Amino acid sequence: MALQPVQAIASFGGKVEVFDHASDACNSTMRFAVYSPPQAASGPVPVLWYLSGLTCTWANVNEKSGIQRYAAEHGTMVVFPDTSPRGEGVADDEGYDLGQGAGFYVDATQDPWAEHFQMETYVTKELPALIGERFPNADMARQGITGHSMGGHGALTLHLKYRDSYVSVSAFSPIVAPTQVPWGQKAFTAYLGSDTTQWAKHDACELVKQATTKAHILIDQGAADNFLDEQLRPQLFGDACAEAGQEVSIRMREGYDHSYYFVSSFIGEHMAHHAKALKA
Ligand SMILES: N[C@@H](CCC(=O)N[C@@H](CSC=O)C(=O)NCC(=O)O)C(=O)O
Repeated sequence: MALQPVQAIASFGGKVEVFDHASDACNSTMRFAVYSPPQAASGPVPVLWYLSGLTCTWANVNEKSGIQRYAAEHGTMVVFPDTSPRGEGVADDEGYDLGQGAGFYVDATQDPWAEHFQMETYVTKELPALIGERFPNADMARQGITGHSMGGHGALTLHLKYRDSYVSVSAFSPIVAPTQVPWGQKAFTAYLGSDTTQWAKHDACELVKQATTKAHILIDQGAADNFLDEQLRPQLFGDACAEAGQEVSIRMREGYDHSYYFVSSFIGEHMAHHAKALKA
């Protein structure tokens, strides 16, 4: 299906392009953005997926994090999917943590969500195929994945489930144990139903115990994050990695909160982490 250009914005010698398209997976129109670094004009470049958090679109990280500067420096293309399907006719909830803007990167099996909320298939299959077609210099053999909060959960779980697709992984303040915290329990009950054996397939702590990854997992977490104790609980992932023998760095950052002031402070280090792993 053809991509409809929405916007193109010059940035650090490259450009951010925003597209709409009819998604087969989500059975709706989806919007995403791609940052092409200047190097993409003359040859293949690696591709980093940035998965955003609750309430976000492609725009939050593009406008607030300064990611383009580092993507241009390292010659990394970055893809920014939306966090859910949207629009009239797409199910929603009055809470900010379920429905539109809160897809949790899973394929819903329950009504009324299953008709459109197929974010795992969208992000791991449909959108990569479109990127490979539309951007000939996107080197799809060199992909990494990162994200913030709900998007950090997406990055960790999709890497652990599709480790052949994503060579490198990192996360900012991720939800590491959605089966054990209110955000995840609410979303998984709605999208996946009450059978918690289905939930475990989308929980980074459970997945890493089933199989480790060769990638070095990098996590940054603000120590002054108001969601830290109730929703994020990074030590659960530290413990799961220790039990599994998985290499991980969980860096607690004193004084930092959950916002994009935090993400923008460390985005350069995450871009360097991915560039090192993804270099040709
Ligand atoms: N509105 C909510 C909080 C929503 C929020 O903090 N969203 C974060 C991601 S949280 C986990 O996925 C975010 O990235 N917001 C966008 C931004 O630009 O900051 C509340 O009232 O608590």
